[in-house]
Amino acid sequence: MKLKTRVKICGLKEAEHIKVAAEAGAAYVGFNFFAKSPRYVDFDQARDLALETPIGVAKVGLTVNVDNTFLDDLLTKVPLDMIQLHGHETPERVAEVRELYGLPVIKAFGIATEEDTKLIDVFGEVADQLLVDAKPPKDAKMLGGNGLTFDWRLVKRKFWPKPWMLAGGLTVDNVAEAIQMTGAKQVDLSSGVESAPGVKDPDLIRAFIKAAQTAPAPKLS
Ligand SMILES: O=C(O)c1ccccc1N[C@@H]1O[C@H](COP(=O)(O)O)[C@@H](O)[C@H]1O
Repeated sequence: MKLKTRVKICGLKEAEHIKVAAEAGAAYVGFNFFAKSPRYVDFDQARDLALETPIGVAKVGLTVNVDNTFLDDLLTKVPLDMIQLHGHETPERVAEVRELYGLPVIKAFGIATEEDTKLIDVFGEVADQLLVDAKPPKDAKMLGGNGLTFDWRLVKRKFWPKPWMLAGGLTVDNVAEAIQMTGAKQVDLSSGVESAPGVKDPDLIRAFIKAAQTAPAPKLS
């Protein structure tokens, strides 16, 4: 039996959209704590959203290059299940965050070339999960959430030391092809289920989760 693809809907700001995502079968919801993002939520908003999240859906906090003071405050105020590090955090920093806070860490990194895929092994030693995203352009204001895809052939047939998620420009129209090409069992997105930056669309959330969960089995030859 083919297991359903696990979907993470990131950058949620409305309780209603969490309900939609959970009912449609999302495995994870993400709250974005990067202040320059249109998906940013403060700790009070995130706490309310976390308390509205059904049991069984993992609550992920997305952070970018934050220090321990920030994480101390965040994790005191918001009941999260996992931390997503989506900046230039080193392997040592990933290990430190795991150790200090006792929560599973998803380490995100951008991929544009074969060379970049070496990070799979580097972070695979220290993170609980890996998240592969498109490498942002040099002038990008954000290290993710840019709606950009990358060459999925780069992650086809890789050995994955830890569970991983495919991200970067996924939409209802391309997610089945992405899964077929890469064999991803988990997918993550933010902008692909929005009607405008930071504005989630419930119909797109439902349609994306359905498309991911009904994607044909991977063709990895
Ligand atoms: O979504 C954001 O605003 C964001 C900001 C800073 C770092 C990461 C961000 N989002 C993450 O980026 C990937 C891909 O997003 P998209 O689907 O291409 O929009 C995803 O992991 C988001 O969680």
